[in-house]
Amino acid sequence: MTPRPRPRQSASASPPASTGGEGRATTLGDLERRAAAGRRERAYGADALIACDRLVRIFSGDGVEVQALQGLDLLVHEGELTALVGASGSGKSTLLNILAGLDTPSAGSASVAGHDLPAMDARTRLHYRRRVVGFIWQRTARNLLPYLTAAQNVALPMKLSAGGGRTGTGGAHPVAAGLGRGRRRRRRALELLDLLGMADHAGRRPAQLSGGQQQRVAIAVALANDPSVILADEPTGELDTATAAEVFTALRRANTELGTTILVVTHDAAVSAQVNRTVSIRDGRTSTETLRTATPDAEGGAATVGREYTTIDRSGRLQLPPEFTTPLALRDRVLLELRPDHIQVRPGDGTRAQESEEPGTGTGPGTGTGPESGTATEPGAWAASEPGAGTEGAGARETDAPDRGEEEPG
Ligand SMILES: Nc1ncnc2c1ncn2[C@@H]1O[C@H](COP(=O)(O)OP(=O)(O)OP(=O)(O)O)[C@@H](O)[C@H]1O
Repeated sequence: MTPRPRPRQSASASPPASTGGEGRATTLGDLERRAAAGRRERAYGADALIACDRLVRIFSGDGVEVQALQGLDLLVHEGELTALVGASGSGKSTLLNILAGLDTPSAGSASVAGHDLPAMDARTRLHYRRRVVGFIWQRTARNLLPYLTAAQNVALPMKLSAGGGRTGTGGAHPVAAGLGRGRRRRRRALELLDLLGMADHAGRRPAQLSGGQQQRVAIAVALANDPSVILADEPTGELDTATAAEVFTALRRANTELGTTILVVTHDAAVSAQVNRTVSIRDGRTSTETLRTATPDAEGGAATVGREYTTIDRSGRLQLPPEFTTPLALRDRVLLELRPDHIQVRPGDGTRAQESEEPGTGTGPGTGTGPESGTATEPGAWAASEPGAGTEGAGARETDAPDRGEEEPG
């Protein structure tokens, strides 16, 4: 999603030519503000390495249609290590396959390191898969060729793409520059295996390695061409807890020491707890994000504090978690109230609906919203109202909803 150059607007070309709804002439300042807002809109994700904008993937066959991704938005910035979690069937692998260039979206846009994925032709796609992304699958056997040694497996992607990566050193990784091609490849393979604690096993074939060791070699394979991004689909899914921790440590080392951006799908809570950012997918959309930061503790050490946020998508929708909606019987219609610093969501029917009709709460923002599912709110109905209007009326009552997520977006 590279921003296109836009023509500059000259002052002399923008006379106050029309009037607004209040009869006021449209000024140059108005036009410039509108243009700036338009530019901000177009620039969504421009500074992100991975940008998914309203991504849709529909599978159809045998008269059945499955909407695996339903307008998913996701931004990942360079250098991030992000975990992707979600229930089975929520769309995680579908997303990863699109980002890996193995599948194409039905609608929406996706870009990785400046590559517009839906627009790639076969040739660009091959280049993209060899040089821009590295992939690690859950099944260890799928990552490595059984008849090659660990070092040969790592050297193979360099050979296939004629060596090198995104570093622009004439095809050679800078560390290995100056050697013959074959030696350069072998040297880089050994360096990567060393980084991942596998140098002693460079000469072994996959069958002579444990599952965890195979996955560490797979990480080296994925890193071989110095990709912009590594995509890992449950790389620890087949491993016991201790081995999974070792593999994840290796993945983290690739992130911290090489700066590689990593997006990893996992069901393993221990894995997702070790990353700074965990994005949760529900029903084909991003639903919540947990951000973890290190803060000093009382003993002078550092404690990791995590906070879960509900995400608002590009259309203004957010998903309310069932643990909030069920106890409050929030369904079909809810009432939104805009407060100076938060939005209140209340049941829209029965007794609670009558409470909301008390003076000052029956008008203004939120009273007319009507989400279809009861699990998403569409604030567009009140977005044009003045902030705070109708929010401080007498009798507006606090709900007993936990103070989380939907009232404190990121
Ligand atoms: N090729 C396909 N044809 C038809 N439906 C598909 C196809 N691939 C995925 N789906 C459906 O799309 C939805 C999302 O699948 P996906 O594999 O992305 O989920 P997931 O979150 O990765 O699940 P899991 O954690 O079990 O791997 C599911 O309902 C799945 O059945």
